[in-house]
Amino acid sequence: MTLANSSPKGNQNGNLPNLKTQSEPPVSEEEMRQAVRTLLLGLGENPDREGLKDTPKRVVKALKFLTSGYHQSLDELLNGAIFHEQTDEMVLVRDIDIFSSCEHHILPILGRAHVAYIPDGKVIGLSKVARICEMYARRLQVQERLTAQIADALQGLLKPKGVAVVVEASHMCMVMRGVQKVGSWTSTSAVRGVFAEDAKTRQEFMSLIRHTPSWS
Ligand SMILES: Nc1nc2c(ncn2[C@@H]2O[C@H](COP(=O)(O)OP(=O)(O)OP(=O)(O)O)[C@@H](O)[C@H]2O)c(=O)[nH]1
Ligand SMILES: [Zn+2]
Repeated sequence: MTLANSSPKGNQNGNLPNLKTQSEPPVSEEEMRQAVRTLLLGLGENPDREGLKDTPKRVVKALKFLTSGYHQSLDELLNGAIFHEQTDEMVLVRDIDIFSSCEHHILPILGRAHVAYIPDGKVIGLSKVARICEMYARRLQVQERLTAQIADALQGLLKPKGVAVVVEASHMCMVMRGVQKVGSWTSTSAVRGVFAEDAKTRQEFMSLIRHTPSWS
């Protein structure tokens, strides 16, 4: 199953087509490097000095890595790791590192995700929960959408009794620039199924993840 959008231009939810299926990237690597060079010139720098001469290449490589989630599919990352298991106890994977990029400033969003689900006949390989988080984090994001995409992916893959996701993150666009609130962090949640319907189940999840993030 692939959740990548089939529209060639992507959509307003930050989905892009799976570019693997396209023969030619829309912009060449060289054009991307030239754009970084132009940025450096605009900043008053000399892009030909020793320390910067390879910077356009490095920046393009880094940005491609940080957005490599556009080129992944759930099918590929799952590698078949969904297993039939008769259990209906909560599964929680906590403290999954999140390194994402905010779509407004292309600056880092750094934090943690906590992901729980209550199975209904199927469980997923635990590492795949973290891989799903990574796939959506390595895109240009807003935290709310990242949180919902993780929840919806698990809901779609496992059809569990419920899914709950909390993301706690600090936005460098709010720390290093703009309003400059160094200690601020944002918590977002997405609950599906029994976590949305039953306050007790939701509370159990919340009490399991309650902690002071060490990075705050
Ligand atoms: N809801 C939401 N907002 C975000 C996220 N990441 C960044 N933003 C916000 O996006 C907004 C963009 O506002 P603008 O006024 O267009 O941009 P700006 O002038 O750079 O804003 P300031 O950051 O206030 O200086 C800011 O308030 C950011 O804090 C996110 O993940 N979710
Ligand atoms: Zn931002």
